Order: sequence, then C-alpha cells, then structure tokens
Amino acid sequence: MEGSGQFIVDGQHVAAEFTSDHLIWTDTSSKKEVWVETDNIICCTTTTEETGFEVVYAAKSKKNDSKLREGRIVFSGPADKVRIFSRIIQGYLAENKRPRRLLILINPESGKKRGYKDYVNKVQPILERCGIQAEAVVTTGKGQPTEILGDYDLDSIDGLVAMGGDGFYCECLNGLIVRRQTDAGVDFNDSTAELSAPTIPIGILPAGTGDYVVQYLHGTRCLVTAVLRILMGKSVNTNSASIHEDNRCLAHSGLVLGFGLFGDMMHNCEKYRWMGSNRYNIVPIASLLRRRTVDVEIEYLPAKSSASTSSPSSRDFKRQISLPVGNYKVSMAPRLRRQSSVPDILINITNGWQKTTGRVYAVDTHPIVMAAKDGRMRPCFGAENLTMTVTDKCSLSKHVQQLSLVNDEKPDCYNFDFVRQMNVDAFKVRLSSSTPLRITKTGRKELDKNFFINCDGEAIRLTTPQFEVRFHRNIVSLFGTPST
Ligand SMILES: Nc1ncnc2c1ncn2[C@@H]1O[C@H](COP(=O)(O)OP(=O)(O)OP(=O)(O)O)[C@@H](O)[C@H]1O
Repeated sequence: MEGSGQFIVDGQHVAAEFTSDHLIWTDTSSKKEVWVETDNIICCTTTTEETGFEVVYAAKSKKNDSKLREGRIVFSGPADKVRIFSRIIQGYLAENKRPRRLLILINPESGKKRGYKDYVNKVQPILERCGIQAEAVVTTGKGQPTEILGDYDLDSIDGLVAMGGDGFYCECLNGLIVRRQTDAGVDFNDSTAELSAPTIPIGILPAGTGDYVVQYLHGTRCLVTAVLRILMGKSVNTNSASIHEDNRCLAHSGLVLGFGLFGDMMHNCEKYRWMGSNRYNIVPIASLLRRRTVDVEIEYLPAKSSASTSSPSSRDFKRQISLPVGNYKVSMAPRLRRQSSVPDILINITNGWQKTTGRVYAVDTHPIVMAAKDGRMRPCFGAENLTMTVTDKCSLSKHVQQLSLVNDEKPDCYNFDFVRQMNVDAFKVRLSSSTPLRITKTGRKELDKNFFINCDGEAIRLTTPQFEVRFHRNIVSLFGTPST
C-alpha cells in the first residue's frame, strides 16, 4: 500500500509520498520535508468533489518531547489522483484500526472542576474535525460509571473514555470489569474466579488532581496529547487488583492500593477536599505524624512467575531460613526479627499460601508496578505479578526518610530493614483478634474502629477484620503507548 503524487498545498506544487511507515511532503514555507509516521495519522477525508483531501495527524510538540499537537494538511489536485492517493491512506487506516465511536464519561467534580468546560473547548473540536462519533455523558455522582456501563450497548463503541482523575478512571475500570463479568456469567465477587477481560479499551482524558495514570502513559498530563493518543488507537494492557471483604468485591484498583497509613492518608485527604490540590501537600504529612501501627497476620500466595521480576522480593525470599515442621515449613526472616516488636514468622503452607505476622504501618501494592530503570522508579504496565510491600514498625525519622525516597522515585526507596517486599498473586490481611468488634442491628460483627484502604485515591472503609487482594493480569487495555 504505497503511493506518490504531485499535489497543490497553499497554492504551491508539492510532491507527496505514502508508505506503510510514513507520509512525506515538503512544507511550502520552510521548504523542509515533513515526515509523519503512519502510526500518527488519525484520519484522511476527501472533499465532496474529490478535488482535495485532508490528513489529520499527531505531530510532536516543538517544546516538549512527550507532548503532541494536532497537525492538519490539505492536498488538492485532479479528482482521479486525489481519489487514488486518499484511498491508499484510508485503506491503511481501515487495516490499522483507529477508534471512531467513543463513549466519554466526564466527572465535573474532578480536580479544578474544569472537566466539562475543557471537554467543550478543547476535546470536542478535535473529535469533530476527526469525524469521531462521540457520546459525552456528564456524571452526576459517584458510582455512575458502573450504572451507565451496566446496560450500555458496548458493541456500538470502539472505546470508553474517562475524563477525570485517577479515581474516576478507577470507577470506569470497575464499571467495565463488572459489566464484562455479568455478560460472561462470571461471579466477580468470588475472589478465586478467573475474570474475563473487557472487549473495549479505556482512554483517559486528564482532568483530576494527580492524573498519575495519564502521566505514566504519555509522560505528560497535556489534554490535547491524551485526546490524540486515544485517536491514534494504540493500546497497552494493564493489570488490576481486586479487593474482597466477606465474599464481596469492594473494588478493583488500577493504580495504587494501600492499607494502613496510605488508607488513613486518603481518608484524611477526602475530609479536606475543600483545600483543593493543596491537601496533598499538607494532609499526608499530618497523617504521617499521627501514624498508627496495626497488628496483622498476612497470608500471601507467592507469584507463579516471580522469576521475571527484579524487585527486592526475590532477594527477601532467598534470605529466609526454612525449617520443615510437619506439613508446614516455618521460615524465620532474619531482618524482620531485628526490626519488628511482634515476632515475624513466615509459614509455608503446603497449598502454596504463606503466612507472616507483624506490627505494621502499611501493606500496599501497585497494579501499575514501579520498577527501577535508569536510576529512577518507572511505571511498568502489565507486569507479571503484584509486589506486596509491608512497612513494619520503625522510627519516625527513618520512615520519613524512606517515604521521601519513594516520593522522589529513587530506586533504593525500599531498601530499608523495616520494608518487606514479596512478589505475589494474592494476599489476605487479617487484623489481630484483639481488634474491637461491634454487633450491628442485623447481628453482623463489624469493626468498631476505622481502618481504610486507599484504592486509587478513594478511601474504602473496612467493615470486617479481614480483606483479600487478588491480582488480575492484563485485565484491560488502555489507549496510549507508555513513554518508558
Ligand atoms: N458527579 C460526579 N461524578 C463522578 N464522581 C464524582 C462526582 N462528584 C464527585 N465525585 C467523586 O469524585 C471522585 C473521583 O475524583 P477524580 O479522581 O475524578 O478527581 P480527583 O480526585 O480530583 O483527581 P485524582 O484522582 O487524579 O487525584 C469519585 O471517586 C467520586 O467520589
């Protein structure tokens, strides 16, 4: 599928060439060659009389490597030449599918509450110029994505777009996963169920406070770049981690899941939402100063495919001293005994689950794994397993030092005696039996104290003293190509 021809651009004759790699022509003012990779071409439309055709493409921004801007070029010429050349490009685009029909959910409350305004002013014009059929829905409350996606005709769209922050992306991810399980007859509440992957990708248009997933994907939170990346149609598979309590799936996390300190931090951040993005600078420090330990028992299923990752977890496993005890193998982790005030015992149970106890500040994991690369922690989509990170009791100064390194994305941020990491496919956290419970009116035993899980920026309150986390590899695809 290749072609070349002479056309008129801005009243001047130019030669154009199209191959499966690129479209090239000479810019009429600079006389320089313009080279557009075919991956970056979004659409090609002919005029009604077929005496011209327009190509819309994503061009690199001159100032920033990660940013893209919308590029457009109109070629004119005799109808037969225009028809042949434009059909070659259209044929390529048909074979290398670009999304043409999108459902766009907009959270008007995200970030600085500019979502809807930005959609109308910045997103809609691009979609219209590219001939995209878009249905935009402004949500009116939490949980609406799941409601909307519950009975939406998904065969009528090529992708779902979440315009909002990370929390809203998480809501859309949940809505799509739940809908897919309903269609496939899978009980998504069952933590052992093999989930079915949704058939359409998710795109994210940044309008939130953190917008981490978008930045991980594109290296920028530029809205125009995000629109163009969606329209270019490339996607990457990403993982989720589901949280279960009492045979009920509370949510799927697509970015970060943290129990203990990070749950408390997020709960406090939500209380101070009126402070805007400033709350993320002040509230976490205040929460850290009021950190509390929790006595827990953790059962975890070591990852089947842990050999391929290079996180400190594999090193930690090797350092365990294993002693066979009947059906169990009891392993003492030397590092842990030194640090924790509660003795840490690792028990290998024959069915594969292992057990550890401890007095901890946090148990957390990242469905988008952060792995060391080029001297920094970089996001890794579709990693082979989860890394469970347990932060044991430690001095405040050491804790601050460690979290500062995490914040600065330093590769040695987990190299502390009080931080344990394990590659896992699942884990269960059980609060100690001394945690106070109350009996509800329905006779159910519930936690009497508040404990929270931070699920992608939303604080989920635990009601029972145990929760379980399950890994789902490549469960959804995201529009975009990771920048790292
Ligand atoms: N109309 C609404 N539609 C959907 N969610 C809403 C709405 N109003 C408030 N919310 C709340 O907004 C939360 C998600 O916020 P979102 O992630 O989009 O923005 P953010 O918190 O400002 O950004 P970030 O997550 O990137 O820090 C939801 O979890 C929900 O509780």
